[in-house]
Amino acid sequence: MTEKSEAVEKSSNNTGMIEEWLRKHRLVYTGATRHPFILSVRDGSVDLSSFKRWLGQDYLFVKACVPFVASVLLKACKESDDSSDMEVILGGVASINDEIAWFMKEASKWGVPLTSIVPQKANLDYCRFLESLTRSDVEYTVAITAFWAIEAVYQESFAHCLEDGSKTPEELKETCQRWGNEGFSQYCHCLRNIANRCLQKATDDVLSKAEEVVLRVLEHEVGFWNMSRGES
Ligand SMILES: Cc1ncc(CN)c(N)n1
Repeated sequence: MTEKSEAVEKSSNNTGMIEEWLRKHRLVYTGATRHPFILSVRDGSVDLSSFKRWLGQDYLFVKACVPFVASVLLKACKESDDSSDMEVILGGVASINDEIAWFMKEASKWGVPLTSIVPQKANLDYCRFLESLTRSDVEYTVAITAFWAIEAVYQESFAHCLEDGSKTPEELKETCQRWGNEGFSQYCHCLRNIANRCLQKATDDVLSKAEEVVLRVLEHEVGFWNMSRGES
């Protein structure tokens, strides 16, 4: 049995490759979505200088996401066999646009001067990785899977800070709502469905590239949280 048919067989019963990989790489995924930075927001012990560092760096990151998301949209136009993908990805463009506006508003609230922020290494590394995914030889399946992983880490992380029992400080709840709300969760679900559909039809070669890309995204997300805590 090939790697692909084995995976497709395992992922019957309404689950896809993404669920299969989440099981296989559970520890790595948990490392990204339950990072000490997020746990410190959730238990209220977060250091505000870390939070402000994260805010400024993420503003730069989100701006760097724009060409990446545009490239996913372009690949969908050229390669997708389902026209509804476009709507979901356009929703992603709108979401990135809202994020940029939100970061500007939030930075002024917290006194973070956005014009003088210097991107740190982990941020530059992540942005460089995103840029590599914009190349035309990167398949739509690989790019949309990466896009799902990037958005899902924030959704799962911040939703955790809003669950029952969390002690997230009142002034940080709006931040958690940005990515932890039901609408963002639905949007991530749509991205996951698109990725699963594409992965189901992918060759073994594309499947292994997409799996590798998910792992790289998770690593970069951990690096980003570490940087926010001043650990890099
Ligand atoms: C590092 C990072 N990853 C994901 C997201 C959610 N768009 C974000 N704003 N920043």
